[in-house]
Amino acid sequence: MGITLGPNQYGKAEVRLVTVDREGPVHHLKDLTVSTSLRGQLERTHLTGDNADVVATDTQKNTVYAFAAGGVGEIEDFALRLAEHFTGSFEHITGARILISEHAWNRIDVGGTPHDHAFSRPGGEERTTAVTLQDGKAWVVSGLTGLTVLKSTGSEFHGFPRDEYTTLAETDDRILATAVTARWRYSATSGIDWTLSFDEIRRTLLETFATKHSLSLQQTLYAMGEAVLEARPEVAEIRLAMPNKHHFLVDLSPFGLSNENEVFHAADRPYGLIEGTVLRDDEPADAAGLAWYSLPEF
Ligand SMILES: O=c1[nH]c(=O)c2[nH]c(=O)[nH]c2[nH]1
Repeated sequence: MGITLGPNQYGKAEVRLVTVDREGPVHHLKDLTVSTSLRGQLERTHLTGDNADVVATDTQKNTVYAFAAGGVGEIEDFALRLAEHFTGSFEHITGARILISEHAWNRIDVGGTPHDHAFSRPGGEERTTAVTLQDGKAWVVSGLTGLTVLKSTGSEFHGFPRDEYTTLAETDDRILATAVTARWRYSATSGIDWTLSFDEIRRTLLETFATKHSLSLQQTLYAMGEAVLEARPEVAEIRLAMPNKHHFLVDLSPFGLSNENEVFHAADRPYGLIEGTVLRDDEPADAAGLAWYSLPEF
């Protein structure tokens, strides 16, 4: 009975690539998930562990980032460039399959004008409410989840303490991205146009994220909550949970390329998780927390 190696391919799956075209004040984003698979004469590694024909998947990932340095263009062209590179550069690699999905971003509208460098991701968002009625008292806590936003400049993070475990570089220009979960407690349960209130709170959250120059996600969180309380008297309290969806600058210097805040690795996890409440100090607090008890996120 003979045993033989059948069809096979290998590569790096789901390379998360974000590029920012910052040539002018109006930034253009590309947000891609790229998977590479190479095919060819790969018997040696499978049968004996001799890797002389194996273009490391790490090299494939680096190639994706390096090729993005000059701009990605259309995903079809980018995929063709990569496929031609792998098959053209390595004798034993005779085929390549490149899969790319492009994730859409829309510009955030600020006062009816599309913002230069603040974006929101369409879809995935939910409007929520949690009504609690107990001992004759009622509370309405409404909110939203999955409001994914990104700004490609206007965000800094520095001045944090450094100890022997600190490696994070200080930055005065980074990508700031998050998926907002917001829950707000209304001060009344009647006489409120719920949809109008929701729409205005959502607009205020988006506009504040876009326009507030950020020194930390915590500062942005507070500014967003404060803006809602300033604009909407019917809201007594707002709680925000905002994951810091890290976008790490890719070091392209090993490939002789510079990276002027243009090519990023969009990390999945771990992520920072910033949570906070913004309150009115003259509003009777929901001291027992009955309105909030066992809500997701808080
Ligand atoms: O806005 C931020 N807040 C943090 O607390 C933090 N921590 C970190 O590593 N990066 C950031 N960014």
